[in-house]
Amino acid sequence: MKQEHILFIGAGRMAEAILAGMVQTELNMKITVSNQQDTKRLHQLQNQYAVESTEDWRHTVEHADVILLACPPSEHPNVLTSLNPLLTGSQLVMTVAAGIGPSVLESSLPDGTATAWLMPNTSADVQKSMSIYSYGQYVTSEQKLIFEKIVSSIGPSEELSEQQVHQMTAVTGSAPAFLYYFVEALEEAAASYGISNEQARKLVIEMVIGSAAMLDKHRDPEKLRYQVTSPGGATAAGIESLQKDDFTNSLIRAVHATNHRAKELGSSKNLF
Ligand SMILES: NC(=O)C1=CN([C@@H]2O[C@H](COP(=O)(O)OP(=O)(O)OC[C@H]3O[C@@H](n4cnc5c(N)ncnc54)[C@H](OP(=O)(O)O)[C@@H]3O)[C@@H](O)[C@H]2O)C=CC1
Ligand SMILES: O=C(O)[C@@H]1CCC=N1
Repeated sequence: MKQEHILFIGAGRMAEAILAGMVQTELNMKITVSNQQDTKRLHQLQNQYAVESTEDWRHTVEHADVILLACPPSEHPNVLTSLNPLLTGSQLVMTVAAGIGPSVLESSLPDGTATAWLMPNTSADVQKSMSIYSYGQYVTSEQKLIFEKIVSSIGPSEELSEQQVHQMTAVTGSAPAFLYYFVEALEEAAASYGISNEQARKLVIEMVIGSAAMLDKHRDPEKLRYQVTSPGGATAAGIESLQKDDFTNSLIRAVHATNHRAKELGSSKNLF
């Protein structure tokens, strides 16, 4: 079987999480990582994940089947412009950038280029990224198979329209940060009672892991919440306090703010 070759352009936090997930599966895929200038970082990734690296991705483009852009949205115009004359016509160009869908890639690459947009999250590191994705119009069924092989190595996924990936970026890409923020706040509340920071961390993290396992098993957060909330009991007082502080709307506003910023970051008006 032919060994596919994937070239990462960008070797930061998201690229590393994807790499970490990918190398835990026997993918029979050659992986080359590259970035802008941080060669120390490239060597670290090369050693840690047994992948190849290049200090100039331009030399590797012609050998790659898949080119994965994992650089900031603001760098996409530069990278796509340099990529343009180097493409062979049979490659899949994909990005994980917030706000940059396949239609944006298609409009900056040669006619007929196969493109895809993947919105993963950092849980790719433990093969649990809930990823969403959308294909451009020129992706072949063979390229879809390769793409799906990559995506399934980092966790569950769902194909959506380009517009839906824009709308769900906050929910799957960014919301892990909301959850970690929740954990930090609860740790702070726990520590305010005088237990050690280590104890606070253990209590909160293990509680979250247990709750995530319950969600995984039962799939119904409202029912699970009712099981915890004894009528007239202690939890009800806590939930009421959250409701008084507009917890749900506060999260909805955070989702809107995230998506608005993502759209702004990837807007061709601002970038190209
Ligand atoms: N972090 C996350 O949870 C998620 C991030 N994303 C997306 O992933 C992308 C990267 O984010 P993240 O990993 O957090 O960012 P980082 O800042 O951690 O990494 C950015 C990487 O891009 C490289 N880079 C920058 N400019 C260029 C260039 N012109 N050519 C080649 N490489 C370049 C940097 O190289 P150097 O260090 O050498 O400058 C660095 O390796 C973004 O588009 C973001 O929207 C999507 C989903 C989740
Ligand atoms: O913060 C960001 O812009 C990226 C996109 C989704 C998660 N992180």
